[in-house]
Formats: sequence, C-alpha cells, structure tokens
Amino acid sequence: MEIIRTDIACYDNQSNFILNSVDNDLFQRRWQEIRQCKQRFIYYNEDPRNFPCLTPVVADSWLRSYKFKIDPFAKKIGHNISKDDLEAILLENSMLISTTKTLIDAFKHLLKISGYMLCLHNANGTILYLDGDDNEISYFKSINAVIGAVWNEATSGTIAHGLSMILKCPVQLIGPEHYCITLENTICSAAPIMDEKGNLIGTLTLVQALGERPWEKNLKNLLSHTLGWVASLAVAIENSLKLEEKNRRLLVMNNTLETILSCIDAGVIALDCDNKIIKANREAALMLSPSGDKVEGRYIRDFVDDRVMQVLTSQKPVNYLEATIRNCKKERHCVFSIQFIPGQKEKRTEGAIIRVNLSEKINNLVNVRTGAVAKYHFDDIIGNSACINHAKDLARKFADAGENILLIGESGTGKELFAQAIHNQYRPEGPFVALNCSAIPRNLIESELFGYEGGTFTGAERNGRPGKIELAHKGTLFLDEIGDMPIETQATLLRVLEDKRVMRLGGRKYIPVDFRVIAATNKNLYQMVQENQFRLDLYFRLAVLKLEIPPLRQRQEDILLLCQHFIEYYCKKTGHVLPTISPAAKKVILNYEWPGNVRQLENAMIYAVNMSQDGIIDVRHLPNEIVRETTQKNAGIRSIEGVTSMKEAERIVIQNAMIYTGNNIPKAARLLGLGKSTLYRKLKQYNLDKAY
Ligand SMILES: Nc1ncnc2c1ncn2[C@@H]1O[C@H](COP(=O)(O)OP(=O)(O)OP(=O)(O)O)[C@@H](O)[C@H]1O
Repeated sequence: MEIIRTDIACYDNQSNFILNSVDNDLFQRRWQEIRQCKQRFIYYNEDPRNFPCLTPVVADSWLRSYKFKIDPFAKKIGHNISKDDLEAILLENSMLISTTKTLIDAFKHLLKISGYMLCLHNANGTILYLDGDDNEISYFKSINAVIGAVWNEATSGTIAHGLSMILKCPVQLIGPEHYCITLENTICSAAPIMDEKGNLIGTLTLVQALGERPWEKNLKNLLSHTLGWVASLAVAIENSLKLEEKNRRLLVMNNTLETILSCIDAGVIALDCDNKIIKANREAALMLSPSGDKVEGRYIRDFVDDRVMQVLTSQKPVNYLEATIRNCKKERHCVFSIQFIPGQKEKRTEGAIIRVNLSEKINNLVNVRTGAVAKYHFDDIIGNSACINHAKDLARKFADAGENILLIGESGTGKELFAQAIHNQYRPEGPFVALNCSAIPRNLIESELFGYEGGTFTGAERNGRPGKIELAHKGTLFLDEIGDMPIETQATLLRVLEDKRVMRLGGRKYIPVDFRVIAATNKNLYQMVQENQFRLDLYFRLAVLKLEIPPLRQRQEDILLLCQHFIEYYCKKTGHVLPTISPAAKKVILNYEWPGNVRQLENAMIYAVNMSQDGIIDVRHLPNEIVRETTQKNAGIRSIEGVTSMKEAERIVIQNAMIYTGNNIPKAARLLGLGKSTLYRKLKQYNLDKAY
C-alpha cells in the first residue's frame, strides 16, 4: 500500500493517516529549512529532490509547477472562468454543493470561531463553495480564492488539494511547501471526494492562515485534527452523495415500474403475504372499483371468488385460471394468472402478483386473431338487378331491427356476404363469429358452440375453452348451414337464445351472453320441420326475419358486372394485366346457368384471367364445364328451333364443335370427322373464322 508522507504527517491512500509526534522546535526548524530550500530552488535552480527536508511528492510537484511557469511571487493565484462557464459548472455540481453545505452547516460556527476556512473544489479545482472565518475568507478573497477561480497544480503550483486531486488521497501541506509565497503562512489539509466508481468528483480543503510565526500556535491541534477532520468530512459527503444517488435510482425505478404497470393492457395486482392489496395498476383498479375508491389496503378476497382464493392459499402458481371478479356493480368473468413472490425463509412467500383480464377482452382478441371480423359492407355486394337491390334494401332494414335473421339461398349466392354486411351495419364494433354446421363432425358441434370446462372429456384442453356463443358476446353469431345442426343441439341452442346465458359443457355456472343469430340455409327448413328434422320452436326463433338471396341465373344483369368486378379485383391483387372479355366469351358466360352461383363465377374469372392471352379472355379461356354446357344447351335449342336447312344445321354443328373444343381446329375436325383443311374451308364459308 502506497504511503505518502511529509515529515510531519503521513497517510496511506485509504485515508488512514498516521501522525508523527511533533514538537514546536522541530516544527519550527523544518518550517525554516523548507523555506530556505524553496529559496535555493527559486533563486539558484537547485534540484528540490536533493533536499532531505522535502518529501518526494512535494519536490516533484515543485518541479511540475516550475514547468507550468507558475510565478511563485504572484499576488493572485489561479485563473478565473467566464460567468456562463461558472453557471454551468455550478449547475453540474449542484448536488455536490448542496450535500457539502448541509453537512458543513452543523459545525459552521466552529469553523468561524476557530479561524478556519473550508473550500470545496470540483474535479478540476474550480472553487464551488467557501465558508468559515470571515477574516480568512477576506484574506483569501484578496489572493483570488473566490467562487469560480480555478486552483489546481497547473494554475496555482503546489497546493494541498491539487496534490490530493493527483494522488487521490488526503494531503496536508505546511506553509513553505506551497509553491506560491502568498500561501507560505497557511496550513492546508485536503481530501478527495470520489463517486461510486472511484472517479474524483471534487476536493474539500480546510485552510488556516497562521500569521508570521505559525509554530507558536498549538500545533498539535492544528496538525493532528485538521486532516482527519477534513478526510472524514469528505467521506461523509461521498456517502451522502451515494445515498442521494441510490434514492434517485430508486425513484427512477419506481417511476419506471409505475409506467410499465400503466402500459400493461391487463390488470396487475400486487398482494402482501396476508393477501392484502399493496398496489393495483389503473386497469386493475377499474375492475375492482369502477367508482374509483382506493383498493390498496383492502383484502383481495373481497373481490374474487373461491377459485382464486384456493390458489392463493395453496401458493402454487397458475398461468390460466377462469374465475370472477365482483365489484359493487357486477360480477365479471376474468382470466387470471397468479405468481408468488419468493420469500426469505424457505417455503414462505412474500406475497403474490395477480394478472387479470376480462374474458370479454380476451375473446375479442381471439376473434381478431382468428379472423372473426366482418369485412364486407352493403356497398361490397355487387349487383344492380331489381332482385338483388330488393334483397339489399330488405337486409338494411332487418339489420337495424336487431332480431335474428334467416338467410335462404343456394350455395354461393352470397349469404355470408349479406350476414357480414348486416352485422357491420348493426354492431360494427362487436365480433362476427361464424360456425358452419355442416363443416364440423356432429359430435363436436356442441362443444364448438357452447365451449367446455377444463377436464370435461379426455383430450380436452386442461383449461377449458369458450364456445362460439361466448365469443360472439356483443356481436353476431353466423350459423351457416343451420339445417345440418343436430336436433339435440337445437334444443340447447334454443334455451340459450331464450335465457341469454350459456353454460359450458361440464360447467356449473351460467355466463351471460348478448348476441344476435344470423342463420343461413340452402335447404327448405320449413319442410324439414314438417319432416321432424328441425325443431319448429327454433325455426320460429331464428326465422323472425327471413331474407331470400336470389340465385345468379335469376339476375342476368348482374353477371357481367360481377365478372368485371372479380377480374379487376384479381388482377389488382396479383399484378396481372387487366384483360377484356371477348363478345363470344360474354355470350357463353351469359348463357350458362351458374349452379355454383357467384362463388363459381368468381372462380371461373380467376381461371380465365390466368388462361387469357394478349389481354383477351376468349371462349377457349373459360373453364371447360361452362363452355361444354353452353354448347350442349345451344346445340339442343338450335337443333329444334333454329334449323331451317341442311346448310344451317351444318353451320350450327361446326360452331358447336368449335365452342366445345375451345376453338381447337384439329380437335374440332376430329370430332366432326372432317379433314383440317375442309374445316378451315367451311369455317370461312360460314363466316365462323372470325367469330372465334
Ligand atoms: N353480390 C356479390 N358481390 C360480390 N361478391 C359476392 C357477391 N355474392 C357473393 N360473392 C362472393 O362469392 C363468394 C361466396 O359468397 P358467400 O360465401 O357469401 O356465399 P354463401 O351463400 O354463404 O355460400 P355457402 O352457402 O356455400 O356458404 C364469396 O367469395 C363472396 O365474396
């Protein structure tokens, strides 16, 4: 461990300093010896390292001071900084200054009466604060010891706090050890102030001017106590600053935690080991007390049901627990996650953290994630025919009525499109949950619809699952192909519709639900009722408002509109060049029956865009079944009504062959039993070569 010593006192760099016993004679002799050495150094340039009375650290410092061109006879010491710089420095060191002031305040009066002055410098030696004996202060003021003056080895030569800054340990200098003659009658004790990482942030100096014959004073007092005192004061400042910093960090951490809690979209409740609420974030506070009453300090059992209390008693964490929260207004279904705060002693916990979400909110999230949102509006229903306009008008009226609706129409006519448009007019904010009764095995329909409690049947999810009815809360449940709903499920559905509450399979509690049913069918439900395949009571509940969607073949004027719409939509989506439909292709499209309705038309257009050439959709680019059927239909009709001569018959046969083969001349020729050149000739003869 490095020890820095003068002949009078020595200290190690851990601030433990050892004081040699001194007597006045010895001290006087040293004082004078050092003064003489100083003169030999200044006037005769002698190397101070050879002076036995001088400690090496002081000798080295004198040499550096000389190099810095410090004038040993200067009346004013250090240099001054601008007002702006001083303001910035004071602001930067405001914590250091206020901490020092607070600590010094306690024995300020002692400083005053004992002729001491205390000086606080920043890490660069700039004076930040001065206090103590008035005479001392005014003397030092005269030699430029003022707030804002920069005093360090480079500006003021050898000085106690300058050395302390360099050596990072307490230093005491007696009069002539200072480089400048103006400081020859002072004793200065300085100690460094370090931050947590061991970086120098300032120094504290205790100064006493001793007059002409300093050794006549009570040296023992002077030397033995001042350095120790200033060193402990510096340590006290360090500790105060560390505490202050810790408090600041705690505050920041607390604020950060508060902010994090407020950002969490779920309720978060912290409990102590007695299950008393210590903290609830805004979301949780709203759930527990919508009236805004304080919940901190209250017991959680006042708000939650037995299931939550059982987990808290068992002290076994759970990630998913469905239970209820009750407040003065109502009981609400929630999903909980409960974790425990480990305690100091074994098996003990310090408390628990509860995360809670309203089931309703989670369901909404599920709906968004699973696509249970309605995207179509009435404006998206393409068609200008009288019958589709009538259906739209009726649907708009029904939408606002809020009653259950039964949509009747062939497959692909747009029943779901209508259901979504109705939902978006009535409850755009709510979920749109669809269930196709013919698409799931009959034995699974019930659990899909009503949900189930955890462990209800083997293979079921441990935590249970909400059914489509629960998920449709505050929205619409679209039951497609309702005719395929098993008769026993119909009875349960009817009860739910009447009671407006649902119980999960294997459950014991009813969950209130508010939803509208839009059912759809392509069957004759009423006939099914007669045949005992559908419940009459359910039929009447569902068919409060009935809406028939006409098949595409009954709205010819919509066909080309829809074609154009699907072609444009598909081309935009895929980047295809927008093709036009040839007149012949249009004819085929319009002649077709479209048994698959709009869905089939949409698919046909996608096929055609992909097959099209040179920006044209021709007959040969349409799906085969459409062309074939149209041809057969045409052939059939024309063969009875249109044939007036053999030539005409031949023309029709050739025309049909061309349509049937998608204008493939070799194929058509084969089909007709003609040679290719003969077919070419006849196509020309009947003017059919331009048609296709
Ligand atoms: N008028 C319309 N305008 C635009 N697109 C339509 C129209 N009618 C139907 N479609 C489209 O046709 C396809 C089939 O529609 P939808 O699923 O609504 O028919 P559906 O009658 O419910 O059929 P299914 O009975 O087979 O379930 C969908 O892609 C839909 O977007």
